[in-house]
Amino acid sequence: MPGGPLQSLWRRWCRYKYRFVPWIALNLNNNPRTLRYVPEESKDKIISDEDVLGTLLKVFQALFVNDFNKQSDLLTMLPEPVKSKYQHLLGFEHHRMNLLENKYQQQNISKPEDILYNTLCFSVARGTSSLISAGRGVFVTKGLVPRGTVVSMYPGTVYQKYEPIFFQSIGNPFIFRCLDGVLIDGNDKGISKVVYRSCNGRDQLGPLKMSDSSWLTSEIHNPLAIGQYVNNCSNNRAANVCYQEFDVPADFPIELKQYLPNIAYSTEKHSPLRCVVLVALRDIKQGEELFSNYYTIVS
Ligand SMILES: C[S@@+](CC[C@H](N)C(=O)[O-])C[C@H]1O[C@@H](n2cnc3c(N)ncnc32)[C@H](O)[C@@H]1O
Repeated sequence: MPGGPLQSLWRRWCRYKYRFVPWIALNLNNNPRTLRYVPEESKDKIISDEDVLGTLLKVFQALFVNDFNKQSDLLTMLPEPVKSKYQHLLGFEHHRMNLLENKYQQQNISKPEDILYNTLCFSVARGTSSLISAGRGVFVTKGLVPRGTVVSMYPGTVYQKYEPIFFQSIGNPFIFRCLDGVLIDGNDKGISKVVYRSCNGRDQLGPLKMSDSSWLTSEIHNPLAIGQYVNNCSNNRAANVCYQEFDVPADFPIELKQYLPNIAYSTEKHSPLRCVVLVALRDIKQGEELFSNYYTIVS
C-alpha cells in the first residue's frame, strides 16, 4: 500500500463500518454530518443487554399469553418447568373454553400492536415516509417512546462474514451490517424471503417454531419486527433511534423463540443468534417518524 493520502484513505476505510452497502457510494459525501462515531466496538451500546432482554421478554410473554388459545396445545409438549410457568393460565383457559363460544373468544384476542401498547405504552407501524422519495418509514402511532427504550427490531436472515450472500444482496437495500461484519438480510421479498422461510422450516421442532416468519407477511405477530423500514437521518432530520446488537442468550425461553424475527443462515457455527434492536436516542412522540444512522465509524 503506497504511503501518504492513499494510506490514510485505506486506514479510514478499514475503520468504517457501513450499515447499508448501497448507501456508501451514493450518499456519504452528501451527508457528512450524519456519520456516527463510536469510540470502540464494545461501547456501541446505549442500553445494557439485560435491559434489551427484559423488554423483549415482556413483549413476547404478553404476545404469548394473548395467543394462549393456540399456545396451550404447544405447551403440553414442553417440559414441566415451562408448563408450570403458565399453569395458572392453563386452568383459566380451560374454564374459559367451557364458558365461551368460539366466535366470542376470537373477538376477545387483541391485535399485536395493541399488546405492544398495553405492554410498553407505545405502538409503531409502517407508513409513507415524511421524506420525499424515501418510500415507507416507521412511525410512532400511539403513545410516547421514552429515551433508551427498545422501539423496534431488525428482522432477517443472519449471515456470518464468510457465508454466501452474493445473489441475495444484488439490488437489495435491506442488508444490514453489524459492527463485527455479521450481515442481516431484512428484505421481505424475492430470494431473501425464500431463504428466510427455508431456514425457518429447517429449524422448526414439530409445532415449536424457533423464529418468527410472520414479518414476511401482512399479518405480523411481533409488532416490533419492522425496523428494516426505518429510514436514514439527514442533515435536517436527526437520528432519533440507533441500532444495537444483541445476542440471544442460550437460556432464552423456548416457548418465546417463536417471536424472534431472526434466524441463522447456517447451523454450522454454534454461536448465539444475533438480533439487532433499535433504541430511542430521545423521547419520541406520537406521530414522529423514526430515523436511524446508516453510517458508523469505529475509532
Ligand atoms: C433499509 S431501506 C428503508 C425502507 C425504505 N424506505 C422502503 O420503503 O423500502 C433503505 C432505503 O430507503 C431509502 N431511504 C432511506 N433513508 C432515506 C433518506 N433519508 N432519503 C431518501 N431515501 C431514503 C433508500 O431508497 C434506501 O436504499
